[in-house]
Order: sequence, then C-alpha cells, then structure tokens
Amino acid sequence: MTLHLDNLRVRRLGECRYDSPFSEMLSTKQTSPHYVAEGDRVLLEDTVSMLAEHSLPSGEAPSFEAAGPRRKIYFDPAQVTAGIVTCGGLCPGLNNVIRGLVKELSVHYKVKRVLGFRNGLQGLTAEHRHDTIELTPERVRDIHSAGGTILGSSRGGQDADEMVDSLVLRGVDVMFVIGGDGGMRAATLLSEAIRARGLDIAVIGVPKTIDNDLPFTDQSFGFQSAFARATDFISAVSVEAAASPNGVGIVKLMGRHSGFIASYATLAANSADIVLIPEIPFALGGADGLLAHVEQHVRAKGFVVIVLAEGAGQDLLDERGLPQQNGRGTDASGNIKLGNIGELLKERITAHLTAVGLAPTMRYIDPSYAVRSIAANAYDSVYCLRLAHAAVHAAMAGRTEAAVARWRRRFVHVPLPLMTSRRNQVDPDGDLWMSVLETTCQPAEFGSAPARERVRTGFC
Ligand SMILES: Nc1ncnc2c1ncn2[C@@H]1O[C@H](COP(=O)(O)OP(=O)(O)O)[C@@H](O)[C@H]1O
Ligand SMILES: O=P(O)(O)OC[C@H]1O[C@](O)(COP(=O)(O)O)[C@@H](O)[C@@H]1O
Ligand SMILES: [Mg+2]
Repeated sequence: MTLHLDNLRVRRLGECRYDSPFSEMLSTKQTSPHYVAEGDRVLLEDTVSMLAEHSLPSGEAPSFEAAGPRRKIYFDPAQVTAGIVTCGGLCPGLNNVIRGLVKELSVHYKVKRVLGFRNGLQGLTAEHRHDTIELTPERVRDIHSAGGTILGSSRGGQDADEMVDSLVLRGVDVMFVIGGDGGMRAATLLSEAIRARGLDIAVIGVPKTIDNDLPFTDQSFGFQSAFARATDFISAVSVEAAASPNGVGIVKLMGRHSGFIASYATLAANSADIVLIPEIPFALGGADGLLAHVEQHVRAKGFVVIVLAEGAGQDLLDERGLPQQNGRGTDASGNIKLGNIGELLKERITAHLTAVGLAPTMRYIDPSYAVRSIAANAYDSVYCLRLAHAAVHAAMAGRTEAAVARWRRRFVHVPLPLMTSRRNQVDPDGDLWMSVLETTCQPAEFGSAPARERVRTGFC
C-alpha cells in the first residue's frame, strides 16, 4: 500500500486550550538536527530516490507528526485520570515505560490520578475493572531495575465495548496501552469503540515486542536488551561446540515471524556459521541443503554453530506431520502456535552426521523466556523513558488512536491502525541480512527451498 500524507495524520480530540507545563521551555525551540519543533513533521522516507518517486512538494510528502510537548494541551491536568495496561508477552523495559508514564503524568502535568489495570486486557473486563493499582511516583520509584511488569500481562481477547465501559466507570480520560501487534490491534478496536460512543477519551499505544515485528518504528523497546542476552547463549554453545568432538552448537531463539533477534544476536556474537530465520525457507537434504553444509563445517573445522529463530522452517514440520513437534492451532490471542524446529534439527543433524561417520556432540540451548524476562539494559532504559514522555505529551495534547514510535531517530506519532497494517520482517534483500551473510559466510539459501514471498518492508 502506498502511503499518503492523509494516511499518516493522527486524530485529535479537539482544540488545545490549556497552557502546558512546558509552554515557556518551548517558546524559543526550533527544528534542528537534534530537535523537531512543534508543528514540524518527520518524513516517512529517507532516500533521494524514494522521495523522487512521489515528486511531491516537501509539505505534501508522506510524513509523521513529530512527538513531544506542546505549548497548549487539550486536557485540564487537574481533572485527568490516566490508565495504564501492559499486554502480551513480556519484554524488557515494561516497568521502565510504566515508571516513565507515571512520573511524567504526576510530576510535570500533575494529573489527578493514575490507575494501573492488572493482568493485561483482562484487567479491563467487568470482572476485574475495579482491581487496579494506584500508581504514584513513590509506588514506581524502584520498579525499573526489575524485568517483567508490575501490572502483570496476559493473552486472550476482550470485548471492546466492555473495555470502554471499564474506562467510563473508572473515569479514565487518557489510556496508555503498552503492547505488541496484538495489543495495538486491541487498542485500535478500543479507540474505535470510544469514537463510536462519542467519548472524550484519548488512547495512546506504546509499541512493545522483543521480536521487533512492528512496522513504523526503528526498533521496538526491549529488543536490544533481548538480543544482547541471546548473544550470551550463542557464545556459550560456540565455546562448547568448539571444544567437543564433531561439536554441533544450536541455539533456538524467540522470533515467531521475524528473525531480528537471531540476526542481531548472531552479528553481536560473531561466532555462528549458520542462521535460520522465518523469512527464508530452507531445505534439509540435497547437495546444497542444510545437512550437507553442516557436514562440510564439521569436516573442515571440527564443529558448527547454528542460530535458529523459533519460526524458521515450520514448513518442514508440516511435511513430516509429527504431532509432538508440530504446533497446533493458536494461542488465546490468536497467535499461531509453533512447532519445535529445534528438536527436528537436532534429530536430523544427529542422524545425518552419524550416518556419515561423524557422530556429533550435540550442544543445544533453548533459552526461551530467559531472553525476555530480564530488566532493560541502559540503552533500552533511556529509550523506554523517552517513549513514555512522548506518550504522555501526545495524550495530554488530545492526540488519540495513535502510537508513539521512534522513526529515523526522531520520536513521532503513528496512527494506530498503521502499526498493525503490516509486519516488520528481515528483508532477505536488505542490508541487515547481507551483513549476516557476510558474517556467517553461509549461502543465501540452503537447497531448493519453497519460493519465499518477497518481504515488502524491513526496517532494520
Ligand atoms: N485482533 C485482535 N483484536 C482484539 N484484541 C486483540 C487482537 N489481537 C490481540 N488482541 C489482544 O491484545 C492483547 C495482546 O495480544 P498478544 O498477541 O497476546 O500480544 P502482543 O500485544 O504482545 O502482540 C491480548 O489480550 C489479545 O487478546
Ligand atoms: O508468551 P508465550 O505465549 O509463550 O509466547 C511466546 C512468544 O512471545 C514472544 O516472545 C513475543 O511475542 P509478542 O510480541 O506477541 O508478545 C515471541 O517471540 C514468542 O513466540
Ligand atoms: Mg505479538
């Protein structure tokens, strides 16, 4: 879909009539390489050729509204109750975002009250809507040093109208939804239900996911902490495999549909020979297949290290129809349940190497939740705080049905439906994957795997 300026405009609840606590500070600020002034916009595209394709005057080129404080705001802070919810899988930095929101709302805007809804969107059901946490600066003072979320999280669907009822009954004026693609979809439906009832409630999404599979954001928060942790496991199997006869090190990392964690952790560890991601199908057998390459590595240097994203090679499991290894159906949120490709590879590589007289020493690690349950690293901590500030400024200025995101290093407002309009994936023709190939020296494809769909947008 080609995006036009009108697709990127963010909805406003109404005219901003109240002075913002930042009015004075903003009076002299202008756009610079380090600041985007209020009213300025950030271009969607950043190459000369992409801009030339539109041949539009710069004011009409597709662009995002810049995030940040406004001189005038929509809500009277003294009357505002804010709500916060965290939903979906855990992600480093959730507590940092909660803390950042609470402090910005309380310290600078001095809002009346901040409520934390518990256990994800379940907390907005009729049954749980009164079981909230009063979020004060004191309550959140130390939460950022821990992983997880003090509010709890969950998967599973809720009725949008029931959630709106909860906001109305609890007097919420601005609602912050911290979630991944599922959470952003739910926030979109929530906003639509609010609009349908003509209510004056702002909904702002803060995109989170370790998989980095959300579009229109340079990288999602927590991703960097997660792949840094994953790097430790690659280094561990690399050491183990190198020290073992016919060593085979395999690390299976999270990444349901996108291989960003696997790719970045591989580049950081710089010790893997092969990376397998959901975006690039691979064949096991044949002269150019994965098994032949594994054998070549073991013969040539005595060991091999493989990094595997959990969503890779799912077609191979389908073909074999193994009930214990295949995924079955979807989870409560509708996410596909994956088969265990790690177990399949372990089994097939062991059988192949044994058959050719190279009985392997298998070193297999599935760090699973260990990469996402940790606290945010220093980079993500800063990033989470700045996203939280942007989210509060957006909500107080009456922006709604929008997410805050970092785009080309600037903070921007993205219309919520766009956040789920496509999936961010590693582009097999992009420069990230090229760096992976340069690092591992693996072939662009293993064997004659099924044709892949062309990835239309890879942002990293
Ligand atoms: N299509 C959808 N419509 C409404 N709610 C959804 C939708 N997809 C997900 N949700 C809700 O959003 C929440 C988070 O979604 P989930 O996919 O579990 O995690 P994430 O937000 O991390 O992607 C869940 O409570 C889920 O029910
Ligand atoms: O928490 P669960 O249900 O075990 O799900 C695991 C999934 O969560 C993730 O960590 C992140 O997914 P979300 O961003 O959708 O929360 C995936 O990488 C992984 O497949
Ligand atoms: Mg998701």
